[in-house]
Amino acid sequence: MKPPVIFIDDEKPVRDSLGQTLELEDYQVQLFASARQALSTFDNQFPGVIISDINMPGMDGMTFLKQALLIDDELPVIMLTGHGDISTAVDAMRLGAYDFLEKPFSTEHLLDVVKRACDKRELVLENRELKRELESQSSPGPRILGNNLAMKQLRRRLYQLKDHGQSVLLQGETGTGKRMVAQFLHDHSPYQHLQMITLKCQDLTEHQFEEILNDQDGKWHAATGSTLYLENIDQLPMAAQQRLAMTLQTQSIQPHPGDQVRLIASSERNLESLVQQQQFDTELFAIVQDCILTLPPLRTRRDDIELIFQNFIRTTASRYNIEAPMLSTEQKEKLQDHDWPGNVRELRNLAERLVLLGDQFDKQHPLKIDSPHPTLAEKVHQFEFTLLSDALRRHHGRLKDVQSELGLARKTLYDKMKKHGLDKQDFKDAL
Ligand SMILES: Nc1ncnc2c1ncn2[C@@H]1O[C@H](COP(=O)(O)OP(=O)(O)OP(=O)(O)O)[C@@H](O)[C@H]1O
Repeated sequence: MKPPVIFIDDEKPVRDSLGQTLELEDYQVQLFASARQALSTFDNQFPGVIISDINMPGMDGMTFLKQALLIDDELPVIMLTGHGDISTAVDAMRLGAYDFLEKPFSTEHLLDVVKRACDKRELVLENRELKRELESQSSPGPRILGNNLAMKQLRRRLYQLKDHGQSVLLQGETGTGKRMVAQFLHDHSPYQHLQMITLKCQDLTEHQFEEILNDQDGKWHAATGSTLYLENIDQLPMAAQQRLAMTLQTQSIQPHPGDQVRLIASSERNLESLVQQQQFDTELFAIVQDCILTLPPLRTRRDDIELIFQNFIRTTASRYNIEAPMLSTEQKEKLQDHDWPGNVRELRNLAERLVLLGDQFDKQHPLKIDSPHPTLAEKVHQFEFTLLSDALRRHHGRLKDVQSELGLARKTLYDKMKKHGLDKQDFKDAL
């Protein structure tokens, strides 16, 4: 299927015949009798071409051209001019029309102009995409990795949103990058020089939430003029949800464009369904539902797994000044076969372990996967493991040095190494 073509002409026979010609060539044709009607059907992402007659009742072609170019000044608009009406054609070109067709025109000429216009549009959109990608790669803060179409669309959407004060709801499973996206929006906002304030709703009782709202020196007030990230908003107790909705409606902290606070909320569960099950406050949902972004689980974008994994390997290796290990075919297959319930967080943890353990990784942890919701104890275990293996590697397995660096008694170090299945011999030749 070729790109869409919008054709505007008030005369039905002309519309039908030109529509047919283009359809026969496989274009997706949308026909309009009035320019005003057509105006509301495209935006600056429109991937096709617009053809408009000049003389029409209501909004004429020239006015339409001006309005269309306000939506996107690189839209290819082809104008149909009357026979010999060169001055109008010149005016249209001056205003920014892509080309003009003088009636009557041959089918061949029409198709040639439309094809060139489509090619140009494709190039324009491709260049914009590349520019956005480049900007996102060189911008501050963590990079949002992934070449999967859903991730590209997400980055595009974030670029559209970054300068607005509009509230955003991020929905997605654990570890899909909700917090990272919130930080990205903050780092690219007009309030990037301030700190993003986070309220972890899962940790708050109704009473604690009330205290935060009332504390003049607390987080709630510090968020004025910055971004307020409400993590796991679905886990806020119902009474606190209602209190939050009321406060947002009445206080100076308002999640609307132009106001001072940018409200970003996250939820692992679908808030709309929770509202239907009466497990989430309707008023609060109405406030945060301005813009909902869904972060896809990793298992639905398997083409990104290896790319993101290799990236984590490179960054971890350079952080610890270790040579990045090469992945075996078997390891790559295992990465693809796993379902990644902990999503990108799980992938990152695994990459870090692979870099720190080197060759031992497969023997000790044959792509053993973390639990999707690590408990505090599991996180501490992981952290301890990372510290120990890093120290062992740097000291080439010399326990005395590791002991003194980590301030551990000999027996404690032995016990901990045993618990983590670490052997000093494996670190002797470490780089
Ligand atoms: N697309 C991505 N590119 C690079 N890093 C990512 C991506 N998605 C997630 N991460 C990384 O994965 C880890 C988990 O991400 P994050 O904390 O943002 O997830 P989350 O959805 O907020 O998780 P939770 O709901 O459990 O709090 C972070 O280290 C983050 O930087």
